[in-house]
Amino acid sequence: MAENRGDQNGEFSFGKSLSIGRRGLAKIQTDKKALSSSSEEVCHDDSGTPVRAQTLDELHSLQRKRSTPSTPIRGVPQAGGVFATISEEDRHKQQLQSISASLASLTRETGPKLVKGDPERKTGSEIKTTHFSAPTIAISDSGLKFTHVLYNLSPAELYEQAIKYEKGSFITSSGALATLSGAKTGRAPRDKRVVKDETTEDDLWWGKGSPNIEMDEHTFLVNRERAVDYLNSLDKVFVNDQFLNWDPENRIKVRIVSARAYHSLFMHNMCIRPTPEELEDFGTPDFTIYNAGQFPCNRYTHYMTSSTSVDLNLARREMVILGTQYAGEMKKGLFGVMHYLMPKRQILSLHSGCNMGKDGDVALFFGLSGTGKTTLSTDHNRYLIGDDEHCWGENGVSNIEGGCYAKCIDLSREKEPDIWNAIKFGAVLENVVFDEHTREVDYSDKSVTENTRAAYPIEYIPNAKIPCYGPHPKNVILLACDAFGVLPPVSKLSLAQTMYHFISGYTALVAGTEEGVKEPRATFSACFGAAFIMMHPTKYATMLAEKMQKHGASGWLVNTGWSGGRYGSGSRIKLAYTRKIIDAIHSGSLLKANCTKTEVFGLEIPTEIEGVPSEILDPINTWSDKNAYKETLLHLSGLFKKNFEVFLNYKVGKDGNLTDEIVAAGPVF
Ligand SMILES: Nc1ncnc2c1ncn2[C@@H]1O[C@H](COP(=O)(O)OP(=O)(O)OP(=O)(O)O)[C@@H](O)[C@H]1O
Ligand SMILES: O=C([O-])CC(=O)C(=O)O
Ligand SMILES: [Ca+2]
Ligand SMILES: [Mn+2]
Repeated sequence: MAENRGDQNGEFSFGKSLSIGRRGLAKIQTDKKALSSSSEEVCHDDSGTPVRAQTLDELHSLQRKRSTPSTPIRGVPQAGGVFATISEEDRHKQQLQSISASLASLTRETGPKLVKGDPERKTGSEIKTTHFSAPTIAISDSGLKFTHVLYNLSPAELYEQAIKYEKGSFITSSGALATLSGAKTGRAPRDKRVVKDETTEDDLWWGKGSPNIEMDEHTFLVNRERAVDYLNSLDKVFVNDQFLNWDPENRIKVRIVSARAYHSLFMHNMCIRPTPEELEDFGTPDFTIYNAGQFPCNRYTHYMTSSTSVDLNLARREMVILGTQYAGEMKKGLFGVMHYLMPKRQILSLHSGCNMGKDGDVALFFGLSGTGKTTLSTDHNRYLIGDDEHCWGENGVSNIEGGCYAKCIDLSREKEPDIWNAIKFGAVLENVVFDEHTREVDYSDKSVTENTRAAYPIEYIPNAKIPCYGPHPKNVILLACDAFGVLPPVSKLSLAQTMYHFISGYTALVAGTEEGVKEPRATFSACFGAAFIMMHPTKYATMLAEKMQKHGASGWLVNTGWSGGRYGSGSRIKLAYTRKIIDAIHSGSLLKANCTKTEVFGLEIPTEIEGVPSEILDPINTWSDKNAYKETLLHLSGLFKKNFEVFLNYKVGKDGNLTDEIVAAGPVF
């Protein structure tokens, strides 16, 4: 505007009487007469058109303009719109009605009245109050109060909510929103409960080794009531209506009701974001999460062993979260749901990253947490389909999610530029430490937790493949971070070996931040995701074997962990080398490479890979103490063998024809 424009020297001037520049500060006139006479006679520098507003409120309301949808929304009467069926107001009503039904108590029918919009902004149309729950006698005060629904807010709006109302929310120097997830900085698998009823009793995997700890329907409803009451007691709740799965035929509609802008923005990033038109047609969700994470469960409730409870009810299509604010519970909770729904449709759900080369060659990256799914699927030379959760069906692979969830500990711009650059406005940064003044994040700081994370929409990665699906995979890469340092950096697997390692689901990390812990801890997690699978591992393994066979996919085992000795004496294999190995898998050159076979595990290891020192390819070369190597190798293979015992009696493959081969593909010693 006129008062503020730069002058020819690139300096700013504040009107004629107050200009700063080489002329120096002008005197401020206080003489009333002089002022009044000048206002009559002198033409001030106000050549710009005056502000249209009459009041400050009006001025502020001008600042925010209503965005128009990219295509006309059906139902909004257009000029001559024959298709206009319902008014916008009716549409809002229907939406509120649906959310009101979600938040209804199942035992009494007096919930709070639901209103749309921020309680702080009680202006104009937002005052409209419509109460939709069934008309019964109000028996509690909650029936007299209003709860505002903040429905599918944009990242900018969610930033404002977070910064205004949530302690520990800050904008970092790159524009990402830093948040704290509270006392829990990781998932709590021991607090997961699944309702056992007639259907799930037979369908799901129960008992030893299973992640599904049972609860009954009644206890679920007790926890549901607790969560819903908590949410209804608040002034406002966030509601996200979004999708899972980029395969249009198998898309699932999810609703997330939560109390924190952090949770809403996290899910905005992680689930698939509907267009305004899709949102208009959203209707009833297929699955609903009630996230009352700030509020604990009642430990005297049956089945509860702590004040945290994450409860899944497949029949009701609902999940309740109490006593943990870690947002990953929502992400992985929905993944569990997909692990139930998709195999029922003959679609395999996978805890894997996925990318595609320029020629359409697709690779899957399986692995437990922290083994490199996100890091290695985010590859500047390939299209990213997704970093963590996929479906493999009749037509190929599809990403379940709309965003990525990267580990940030020791993140560097040089080694992981695409992830680094994705941590910008809109991204959620969990539990990181930053400079109080500059707001630069220190990614090496583990003060809050070792599990620092960034959640960002997939389109923040420049070469994301959108829509996120692709053809059948050519390579299936199993990642293990072997802190024992005895698995080769890469080995080519037979189908039986692929199945053996897939069912085993091995990794060994070093216990995080505890001081003095030098011993790698082996983890076996069936299908590289035992915490999320709902049915017996052999169900998923059989499907994987069939699909790999049918589409001629090759299996690989890649150790992204230690080399040159176990944790303490060796070091983690350089990411640059792992990337070269992965390049050679993608290009097909590794398939043709000369190989030797290792002792005990019987793994085929290449003798040469471009860009990787040959001596590291066989781990025995990198250990100075060969006896220690053999000892460690035998120790690890013993752990594999022991872990596999529980699977010996299960049948894998058509008529169980693969079982013997798979068992034989394990370590021999
Ligand atoms: N050689 C290597 N290969 C892969 N990752 C490595 C390597 N060396 C170090 N890393 C680090 O290991 C971490 C791998 O984490 P990543 O986010 O990829 O895990 P993830 O498999 O996606 O796990 P989650 O399922 O928990 O998201 C990153 O922090 C990465 O920088
Ligand atoms: O779920 C989480 O918290 C992180 C993750 O991706 C995993 O553990 O596989
Ligand atoms: Ca990840
Ligand atoms: Mn994961």
